[in-house]
Amino acid sequence: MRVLGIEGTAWCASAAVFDDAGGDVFVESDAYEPDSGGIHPREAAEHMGEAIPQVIARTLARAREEYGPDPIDAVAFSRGPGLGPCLRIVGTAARALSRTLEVPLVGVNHMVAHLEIGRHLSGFDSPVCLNASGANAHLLGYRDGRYRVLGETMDTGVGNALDKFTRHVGWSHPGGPKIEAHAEGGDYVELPYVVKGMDFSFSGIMSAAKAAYDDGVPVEDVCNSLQEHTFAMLTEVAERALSLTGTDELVLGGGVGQNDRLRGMLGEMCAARGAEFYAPEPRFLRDNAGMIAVLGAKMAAAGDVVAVAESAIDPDFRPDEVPVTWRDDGESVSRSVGPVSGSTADGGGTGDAGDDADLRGAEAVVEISGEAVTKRRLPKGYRHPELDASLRRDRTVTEARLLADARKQGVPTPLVWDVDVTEATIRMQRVGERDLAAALTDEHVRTVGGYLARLHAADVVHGDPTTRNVRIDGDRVFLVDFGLGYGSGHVEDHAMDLHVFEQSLEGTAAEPEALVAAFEGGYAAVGEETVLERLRGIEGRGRYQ
Ligand SMILES: C[C@@H](O)[C@H](NC(=O)OP(=O)(O)OC[C@H]1O[C@@H](n2cnc3c(N)ncnc32)[C@H](O)[C@@H]1O)C(=O)O
Ligand SMILES: [Fe+2]
Repeated sequence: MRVLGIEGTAWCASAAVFDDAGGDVFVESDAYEPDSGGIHPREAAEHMGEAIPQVIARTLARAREEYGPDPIDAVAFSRGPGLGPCLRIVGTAARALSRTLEVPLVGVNHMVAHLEIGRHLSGFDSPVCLNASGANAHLLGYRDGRYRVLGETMDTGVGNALDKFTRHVGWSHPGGPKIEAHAEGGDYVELPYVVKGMDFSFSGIMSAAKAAYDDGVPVEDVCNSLQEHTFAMLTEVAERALSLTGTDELVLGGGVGQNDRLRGMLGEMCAARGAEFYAPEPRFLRDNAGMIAVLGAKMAAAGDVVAVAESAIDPDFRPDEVPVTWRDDGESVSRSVGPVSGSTADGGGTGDAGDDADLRGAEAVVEISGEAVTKRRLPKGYRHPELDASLRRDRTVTEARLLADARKQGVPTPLVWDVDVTEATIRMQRVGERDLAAALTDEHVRTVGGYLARLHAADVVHGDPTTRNVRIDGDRVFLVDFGLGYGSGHVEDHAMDLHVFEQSLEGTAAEPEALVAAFEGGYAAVGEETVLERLRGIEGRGRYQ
């Protein structure tokens, strides 16, 4: 089958033909380049209106040359996400073309296309995908008929964040390549680093970068440090996703994936854990219609076509809304992970009851020996040495402090016996006989609810309250693994703790309803009603449905 794909979500007007028999794909693109500043939606749409008919005409002409007078079996187009005015032009062109050629129409999600092109070219079965593009940044993993968002940016996409800095400096769009060029030879300066579970945020780092530049820090240093921080964040969450899903394949997608430093970090992280890493060549990373044609062909082969009357564009189209018709369920990544952030970032916490053991997670190695547990945060070769040292040091100190703070609030935690800050090591008491996952009762989860409420009342967020990070000893309940914890009095952060716990109940118990009710009852008895209300709001947001 041969599919003509059309892309035009924002800056790139592009058409391509993919022949699934031979595997050939050729692409014609015409980029919008603003004279100054960022993307202006009206100008981008004007460019799209002029360029789309031309790239389609060139592509069709070439297809006729190569394959004869009737070369196309289906037309696929980017339905979203993207800029509404651009998407409408592409949608109209695609509908007209499918009518003229009398072939079916396929509506493609642009983010899923960024992912599938890497899976297609790598030949990997069921990779985790890091999408690092302009307006988005997420980690996706296939499970039970959908791409699940395992983690994502809490504010802007990674490329847009970089572009905001370059706009501030007066450089034109796209900013990413200019940052990469200037980063060379720059020195490291400290900037904010924000990772919560498998979610991350770029807003603080961007404000800090602008302020540093305004204060006279050389622009090379700011560019270098922007790369070191944002890409280390993406690499850390990618590693966590690999660890949690048990997957040993990672693919990269999106325009920022063209950056050598990001690719280098991801490659080094994967090599260190024995995972395979694949990044498509740059022309398939940045926006291009080749990826739309390739996914369009898989969808068309599965009969996943759309009637013209139902082919409306969707500027907010999320990847987890797409029913994945072209894969079978047997390819699912681990079921133990829900569409949540968090969940045992350390890869097993203090582990199951039983024999002495070593557990190696994404971040730390945990050694159990008799009554003692030693947890050591490992150096990460992909990170800048200064960033690496400060993260390991700060997290070790935070974890030891929060364990003690929690106990002061009446929440049982392991006693900390020894903290070695330079070695990023904590020696602590071994608690509990088993994980909560192995002892799920209404009473235990009610207790957890009460404990989280006590923590929140003291402005402590656990950050990763899963059934594996709660230990049980008879009637006694202990919270462990505060490595992702932090201080916050924000309702949203408190509600997120509850959400992570409930998702983990749903991932662990066959019939979680009574447990969820008991947990919320325990929380309500001690904590704030507003947090439970916010929890309902979080559940209503796209990614959790
Ligand atoms: C919705 C859709 O329109 C959007 N696509 C998009 O933003 O174009 P994409 O080609 O995936 O990514 C463009 C981004 O990629 C950045 N970029 C390009 N080359 C780069 C480089 N060498 N280093 C860092 N960033 C780079 C640009 O600065 C820009 O922010 C998306 O996928 O989010
Ligand atoms: Fe994109």
